[in-house]
Amino acid sequence: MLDGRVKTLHPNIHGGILARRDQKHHMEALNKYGIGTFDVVVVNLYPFYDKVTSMGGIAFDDGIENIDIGGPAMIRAAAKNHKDVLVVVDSQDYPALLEFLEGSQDDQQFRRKLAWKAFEHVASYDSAVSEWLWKQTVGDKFPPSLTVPLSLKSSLRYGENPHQKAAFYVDKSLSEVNAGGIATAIQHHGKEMSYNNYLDADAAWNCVSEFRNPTCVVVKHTNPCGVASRDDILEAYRLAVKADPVSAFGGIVAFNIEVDEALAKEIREFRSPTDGETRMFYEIVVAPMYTEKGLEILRGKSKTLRILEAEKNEKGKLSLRQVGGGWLAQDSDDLTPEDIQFNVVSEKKPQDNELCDAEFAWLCVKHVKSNAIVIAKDNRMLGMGSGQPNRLESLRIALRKAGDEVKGAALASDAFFPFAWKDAVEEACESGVGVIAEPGGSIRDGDAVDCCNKYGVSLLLTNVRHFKH
Ligand SMILES: NC(=O)c1ncn([C@@H]2O[C@H](COP(=O)(O)O)[C@@H](O)[C@H]2O)c1NC=O
Repeated sequence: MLDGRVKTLHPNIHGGILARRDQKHHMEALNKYGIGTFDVVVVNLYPFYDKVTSMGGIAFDDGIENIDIGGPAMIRAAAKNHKDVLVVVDSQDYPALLEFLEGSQDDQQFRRKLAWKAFEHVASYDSAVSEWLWKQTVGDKFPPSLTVPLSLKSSLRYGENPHQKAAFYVDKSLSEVNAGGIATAIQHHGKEMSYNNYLDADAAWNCVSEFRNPTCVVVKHTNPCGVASRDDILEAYRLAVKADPVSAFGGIVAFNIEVDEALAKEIREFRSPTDGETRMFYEIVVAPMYTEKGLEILRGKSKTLRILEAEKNEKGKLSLRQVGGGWLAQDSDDLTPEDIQFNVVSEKKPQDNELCDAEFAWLCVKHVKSNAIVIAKDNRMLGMGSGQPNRLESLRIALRKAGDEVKGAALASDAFFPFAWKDAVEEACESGVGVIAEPGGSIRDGDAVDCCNKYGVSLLLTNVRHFKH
């Protein structure tokens, strides 16, 4: 009845599923109303998920009609009464079901596992419905409660360290459909991805995806330690490795353009700039695509090299992160240089090329763990300092890595400089940087301006901080 809205929602069905066979009065009630029993319930739910994520979307009323009600009700009833009723929601379980039915032994563990899967399936289904409805109504990013459906992609050999067990789950939320990212990357070759590999590949892919020109990013322990953009991607690759060859060894190399034969050969053959002999070793290469030949050559580099093909991350996503007893949610940091004003507050105005360098350094520093300093020139990173508990230390590390090349380069800081004189700003100026880009906002911003004026350095304030913890 009701155009098919009520088909199975009937005591003849639910009585036959829910009746406890070992309870005399249950069986008497079935007899009284002429209801038979069901031993097996197999349900394919309306494909709500596929419908609402289909190309072109779906009208609200169609979405509503695609919410299965009777199916989940039967699944829940059968799962509750799994002691007497087998419940199957996944066609992959049909062979096991048939084997069980053909056997002579009952197995409560098998029944319980099916019941677990049934409730998990319905919970996942309902989370898609609720996510969809929230978007159709209130729609903001932070609903009063949130259920995130996760699906096991693979168990991992170990976690951050070998004594920690680990697994990787893919987010099945509607918002993740066609949203790109490392979780859905195709692995063409290599050893299985480790826990740390996922973190590093994610960092590398997020960073390289930000650049418009052909770019190579080298990441080690989630920090970009080499970045370069060039029309010639081979040169970009060499320069990115050269920024910090010691760190690049065993790192992740990411490109924002196709890896072809020439690039693959370069990756395979390139010798460490530190000794000119040792072939560079990488854990992962990640790119948006590969030519057949490029893939073949990279496969030949080593058996273990993981080769990932990833799709660009969608912007505007919710970022979730775990702390003890809870999850922090925030917008992903999607700002681009176009969204930022680089306001000149010094007497010296930057040249066009210095402004480009500052934008490049700013884009890099956004992806470096705080406290973060990046020194860059001519579309390449010269040095970076990351993760130090004070900005001065990060600056000193970045300066040391940049060496003599610092002269006339751009320096970007992820947050304001709390002190200028005899501190980070003055040390940066003394080193010979040409331009400094930082958010500003310190009570001593005036000191930073005076200091830059004294040394003839351009100071750009962006008003936007890019902490990365
Ligand atoms: N002993 C070490 O310092 C060390 N051992 C492994 N790594 C790095 O750790 C990452 C891989 O981690 P895993 O072994 O958990 O898959 C790679 O980036 C690898 O280069 C290390 N870190 C290098 O900087």
